[in-house]
Amino acid sequence: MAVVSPFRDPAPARLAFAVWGAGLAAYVVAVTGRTSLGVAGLQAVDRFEISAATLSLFSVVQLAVYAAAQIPVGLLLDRIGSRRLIATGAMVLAAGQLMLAVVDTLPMALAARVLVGVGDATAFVSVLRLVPAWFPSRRVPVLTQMTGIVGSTGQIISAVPFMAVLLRFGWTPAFVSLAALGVFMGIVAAIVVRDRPRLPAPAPARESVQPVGTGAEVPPAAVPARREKVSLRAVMGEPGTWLGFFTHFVSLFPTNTFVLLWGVPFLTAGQGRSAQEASVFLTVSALAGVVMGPVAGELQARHPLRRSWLVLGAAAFAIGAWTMVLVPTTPRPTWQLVVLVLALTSTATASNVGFDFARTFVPPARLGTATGVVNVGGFVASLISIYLVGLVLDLVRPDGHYVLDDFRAAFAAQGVVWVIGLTGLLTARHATRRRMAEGGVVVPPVREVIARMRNHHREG
Ligand SMILES: N[C@@H](Cc1c[nH]cn1)C(=O)NCC(=O)O
Repeated sequence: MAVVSPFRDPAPARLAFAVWGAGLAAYVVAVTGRTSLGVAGLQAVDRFEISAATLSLFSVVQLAVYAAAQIPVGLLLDRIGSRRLIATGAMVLAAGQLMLAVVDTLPMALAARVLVGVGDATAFVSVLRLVPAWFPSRRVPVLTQMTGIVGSTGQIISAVPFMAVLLRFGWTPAFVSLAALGVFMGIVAAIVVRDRPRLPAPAPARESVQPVGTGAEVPPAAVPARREKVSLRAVMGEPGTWLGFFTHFVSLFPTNTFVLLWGVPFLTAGQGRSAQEASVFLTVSALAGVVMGPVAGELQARHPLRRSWLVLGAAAFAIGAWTMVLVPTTPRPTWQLVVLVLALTSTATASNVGFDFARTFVPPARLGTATGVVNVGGFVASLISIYLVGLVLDLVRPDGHYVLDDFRAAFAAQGVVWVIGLTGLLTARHATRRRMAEGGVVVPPVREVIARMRNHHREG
């Protein structure tokens, strides 16, 4: 039997990056589609003769469709693999954009947006599935972080070139271009993406998972060659799935609530900043992600038994930053708002740790489904949080002319989501550690680790 060194990467790196890159490009186009209506808001209000409040219905429908599609998409991913799902999803997304390009009634536009949401829902989880299949596990945390960060650049495509086409040529050509981009990326994905390397790799035992603890290089062998029907019950019965779910839940909503809907109104109407200044704050946040993502990925790879610290640390940072900004009754200085957006970037970064939990606690045959379940967490929490902030704003200022005090009350409502998320996270962490202990992996208490480090320092 051929022996494959655990320190050798059997998949040619160039091919691995080409496969990941093609999938990633499709995800970037999905994020462009997701954010395109946000930048075309004013034109949408004119075209469909709707109010700004009805416009926000598009965001809610889209988030809800995305979240609802995650589990079916995850099950499908385990059945048909990343290549077919990315290609099909890109075509569905393109069909939605084409429909949006030509319709002029609200119900048809919402139906088009449902298609965009379904297509979008396939991209991220499918690309994430390629990472452990093509790369050694030591590299997976950083590449998972990079997938999220590079995908976010789709927002820049909708804010700059898409916006330029919209302003120069109008609604239909702008959305037809997005549809064409979707078709193109679907074809590229079908040609370039492969679900797993063809090179020989030791077949993993059916129940084996990517290793936790050593950080050692292992050959990419995480996609079983034979696909079986995956039981959702088996995925849900794994405490590691819930650890991932609540990690994503508690970490993604602070960023989404701010970036997708309420951040710009808060910075302009609440903090008295101009729209240009608000977009600078959002750009600072996007750029900070480029630094935080790889650093977090490296820490995850080096200290796999301490990944929940990253999540709890980011949550503490965000809660602290919001407290600093919301307790005073006056607009905050620039440095405090910068600290706030950096804290929100740190939670978006921490949300990807949820996928790493799924990878290391759920067997490869069920990883697509588990990734879908984890992804539901962040989007359900985002829906709850976006709704709660809007609800409080409506209660305290029904006329819609919001001032700082209204935002102080509204953003404080996020506390409810934090309590639910942190309780779920700590409960799931406890259950996961118990399961690990049954398998012989004991996570030493922090006290013990500090004492050991002190002794080591003294002896050294
Ligand atoms: N965790 C995010 C991706 C992200 C954003 N910033 C850093 N990473 C996520 O789960 N995204 C899902 C999606 O479909 O975009």
